[in-house]
Amino acid sequence: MNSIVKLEHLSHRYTSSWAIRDINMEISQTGIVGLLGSNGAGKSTTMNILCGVLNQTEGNVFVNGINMRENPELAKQAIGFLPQHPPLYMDLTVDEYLTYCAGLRLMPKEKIQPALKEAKERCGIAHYSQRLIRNLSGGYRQRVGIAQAIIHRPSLVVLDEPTNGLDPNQIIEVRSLIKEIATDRAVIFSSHILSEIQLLCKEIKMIESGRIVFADTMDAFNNYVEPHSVLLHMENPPPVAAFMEIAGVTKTEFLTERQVRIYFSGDQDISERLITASVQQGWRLREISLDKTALDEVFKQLSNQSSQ
Ligand SMILES: Nc1ncnc2c1ncn2[C@@H]1O[C@H](COP(=O)(O)OP(=O)(O)OP(=O)(O)O)[C@@H](O)[C@H]1O
Repeated sequence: MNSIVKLEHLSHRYTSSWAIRDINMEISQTGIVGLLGSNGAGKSTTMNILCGVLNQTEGNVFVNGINMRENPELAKQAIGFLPQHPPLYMDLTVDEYLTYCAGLRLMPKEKIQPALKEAKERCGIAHYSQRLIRNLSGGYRQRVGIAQAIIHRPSLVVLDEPTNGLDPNQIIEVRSLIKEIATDRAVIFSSHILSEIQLLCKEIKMIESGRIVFADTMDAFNNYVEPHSVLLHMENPPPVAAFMEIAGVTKTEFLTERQVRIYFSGDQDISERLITASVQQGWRLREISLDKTALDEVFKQLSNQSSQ
């Protein structure tokens, strides 16, 4: 399958220190790919290089097989970009601004009007065509930002933290717009919020300290962070052997006399089986809770793995 975008050994150094090191990535399908990383991890640097607004120190970017450095004009025609700080002109109307952006994308004059109409309709801003951008709410400004990113019908759209600074309702609206525009193109979406990436993306690339520390499907990531242990507090705990007889239990660890951590593999019905056993065998269970791996812990584990 031909790749829509391919990053090869991408590294970038601002003055003395490296912001990203040896980033490799390939996207060949439509849908949303999440770029997850904490503040300063290297998301914006990667996206800016990918979109040709920053020149990498090392490595290559290919968009639809075109090398961004060798042929930036052609490569950029296939990319739409909404940077972290959307480049909106407050004193233009929505129509004026989007027409200007279409011109910047070197669209032929006769194609601009139909493209403008389509982008506005998809982004739900047609009724604000004549409104000055400064008079739009944050959510609508973001929609205009997304409209400028899709106006030239690119096969890849890159959105750098597009929900940052929006209120909860606006976040929901912008997320559903992003889902909609990803139905017929590839979208790279960055965020430092795991739940947002989990909600939207089918694939996840996790970046930490400038390096990709995890790259797989969302399902694989969820398996990784899903709880694999459960904490029990009992008045009358049985010996270890009794826990080990329960299907799925792989290890039992007494934390105190009455508190036990049970490790399990496979399905999530373990709680139900433990409760049933407790009732049948009189353990006098007081509390049961899934022992979720904290995201910080996951970041740490993954970062350590990648540096080994
Ligand atoms: N223009 C610059 N000059 C020097 N260092 C920079 C510059 N831009 C970014 N950096 C540094 O490069 C590293 C990566 O920054 P980058 O903005 O790519 O991260 P990020 O994941 O997008 O973070 P955020 O979500 O905070 O924007 C950080 O350590 C940052 O301080």
